[in-house]
Amino acid sequence: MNTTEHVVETVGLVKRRGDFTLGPLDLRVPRGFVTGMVGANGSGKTTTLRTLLGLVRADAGRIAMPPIGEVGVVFDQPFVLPYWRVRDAAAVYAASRPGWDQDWFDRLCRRLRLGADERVNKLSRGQGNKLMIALAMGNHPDLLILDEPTSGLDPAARADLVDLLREHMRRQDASLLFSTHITSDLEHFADYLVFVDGGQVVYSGAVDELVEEFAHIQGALTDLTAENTPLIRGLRRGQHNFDGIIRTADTAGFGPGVQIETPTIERIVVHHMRPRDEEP
Ligand SMILES: Nc1ncnc2c1ncn2[C@@H]1O[C@H](COP(=O)(O)OP(=O)(O)OP(=O)(O)O)[C@@H](O)[C@H]1O
Repeated sequence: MNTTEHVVETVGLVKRRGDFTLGPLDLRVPRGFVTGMVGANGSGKTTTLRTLLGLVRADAGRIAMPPIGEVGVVFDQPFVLPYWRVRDAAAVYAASRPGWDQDWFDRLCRRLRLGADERVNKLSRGQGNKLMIALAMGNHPDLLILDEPTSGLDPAARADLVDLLREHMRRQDASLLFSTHITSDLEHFADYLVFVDGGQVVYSGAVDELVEEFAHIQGALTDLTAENTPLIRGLRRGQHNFDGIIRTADTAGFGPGVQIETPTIERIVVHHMRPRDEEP
């Protein structure tokens, strides 16, 4: 059993891609937990994951990760050939991944209703995603890294996938790092969240703490003052009302007329990413 607290740790990680610069990133992914990475399109999620895995070379910084054989990876392009059957894909993975557990993989396939003889190019997108994740899980890797595993899946397929990932997490010390645009995937599933914006980590911490740290605020425009308006992130003004996100610690800056509630992760992320409304 590995006793280090973090399964992935970077110090001063930098990757430049054209005009875009990722980092410097000091990223820590807790061992034994589910960490979700969110951020707007182009914020640097895929670049982070690819750089961690050495698929693109970092320009600066240090990365501590499990050995590559202990990392299961799924990106949006499948690493299988279209004419393979499910069993051929499994044979190729089995040959290249130490610790391959064929019984476990067969069990996963049964749960996912994937037949060993099915051709990979005949699978639907959802089934294809599930196959890739089952393959990535087939040797019980210490760490699974998944880039947008649920994108393009219907709610039932997403729920199946989340079940599958929970199964993986039952193993002691198993860790999961995944990126997503579907913030509802984070609620009740992710333990930690990394929020990336413009190539920087703007928040990293426990989901529960994030929800406690911020509050959703709604009120009448007349509740806004020159002092309290700058405290609101992602302020949206309607004709009479406003809403946005504030730090819980800033609640006292608002009068009794406003409504303050525990936010969903979705709300925090959406408001955080939304540019401030112009003054009317
Ligand atoms: N091969 C490349 N060459 C040059 N620039 C690139 C390359 N790949 C990505 N970029 C740039 O790096 C930035 C970050 O892209 P990245 O794919 O990491 O974002 P992302 O957060 O994963 O976005 P999305 O949510 O849309 O998948 C973007 O501005 C993109 O244009």
